[in-house]
Amino acid sequence: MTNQNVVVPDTKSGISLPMVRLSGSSIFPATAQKPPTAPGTGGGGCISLSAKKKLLLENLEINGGGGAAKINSWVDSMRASSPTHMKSSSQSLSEDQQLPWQQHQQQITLPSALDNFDQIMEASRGKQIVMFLDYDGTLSPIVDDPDRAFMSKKMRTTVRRLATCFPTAIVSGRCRDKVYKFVRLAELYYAGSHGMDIKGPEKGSKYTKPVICQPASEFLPMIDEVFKELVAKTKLTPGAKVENNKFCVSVHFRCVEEKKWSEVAEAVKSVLNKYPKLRLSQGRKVLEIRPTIKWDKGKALEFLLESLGFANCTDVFPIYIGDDRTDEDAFKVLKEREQGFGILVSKVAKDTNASYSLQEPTQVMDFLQRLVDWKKLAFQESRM
Ligand SMILES: O=P(O)(O)OC[C@H]1O[C@H](O[C@H]2O[C@H](CO)[C@@H](O)[C@H](O)[C@H]2O)[C@H](O)[C@@H](O)[C@@H]1O
Repeated sequence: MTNQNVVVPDTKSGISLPMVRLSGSSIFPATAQKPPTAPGTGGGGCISLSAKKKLLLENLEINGGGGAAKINSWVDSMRASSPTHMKSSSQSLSEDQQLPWQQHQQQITLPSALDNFDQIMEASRGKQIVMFLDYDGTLSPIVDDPDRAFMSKKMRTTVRRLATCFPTAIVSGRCRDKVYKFVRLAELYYAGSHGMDIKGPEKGSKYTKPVICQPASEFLPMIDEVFKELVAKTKLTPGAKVENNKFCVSVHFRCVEEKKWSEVAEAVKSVLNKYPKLRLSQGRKVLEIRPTIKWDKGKALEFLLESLGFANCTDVFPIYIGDDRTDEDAFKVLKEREQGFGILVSKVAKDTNASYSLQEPTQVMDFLQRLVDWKKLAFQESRM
């Protein structure tokens, strides 16, 4: 499927909600293809989405109410997107002093993808592995300045080797051109703007096909307008940074003093009120404004699998590695397809649809290198 230009409006959902873990629920270590169901949790060890939404709407009032209460709940949600902050602040408070999301958080860790490498490879036996890699926090460490989130030379070499072994795509919230400037590997697929801007490799290889998909192209002028408005609205908030990601806009608050987070929330909320066709999602110390179309990193993954000819195949094994809430859409798709698995990059436990974890980008690099070595060995053995 090439040269697609699909727009699917979603007027119902306004906002992507932060996740809260119920005390007593747990994430069970998943087998590579099909994680076991946790008793009393509606499958996969997590509470059902509708129950989650209800809980969050009660706790956070994101879609209802207004004024100061609403902004406070936004700020709570911004805190919740910062696990290190969460740990230090909630640990020093007694249970009754904690906010609801602090009380409900549970520290449960997924099995390590490195420790379980052989098990993962066993599950992929006889199938075509396809690699999907998030950028920030996965291939490059998180830094204060988004313009300086460089990946190491060693990581680039590893990703280059990986792409000679398996079809490989970068799936990022950043605009495609920018993420390409960081990665600089022409042989990969790139899905920028949270999957809303997909392009196939410029440099051909046995795994690549030309492909292009921009399902939110009609939103370009609106996003430009919103970018300018947000720059103007946040210019007096020290540390706030607005990034134009072409089909979405990121408002960073990593370098904003916490007491000024409400100013950032106010600015974003006022813009969202004006543009009902845009919605909010959240990443790591960043609020992201994007079109209300039914398209996300999960849809991008499905589109790319289809483009590669694996639409209805049972012998494909996609591996998606990411660190962010927006990567959950892709983890969920893999879980639902019962194909391959998601790997969450995180040092702290999170509510997730991933099956394994890696702690940081250096571990991601080790995992990718092991995949390359495994593939080479398998190739040598097949020739003996
Ligand atoms: O999907 P990704 O590739 O992970 O992109 C998500 C966002 O990543 C960037 O922001 C994050 O990384 C920055 C650099 O380390 C950090 O300063 C920021 O706090 C993080 O949120 C990027 O700048 C955003 O535009 C992406 O949406």
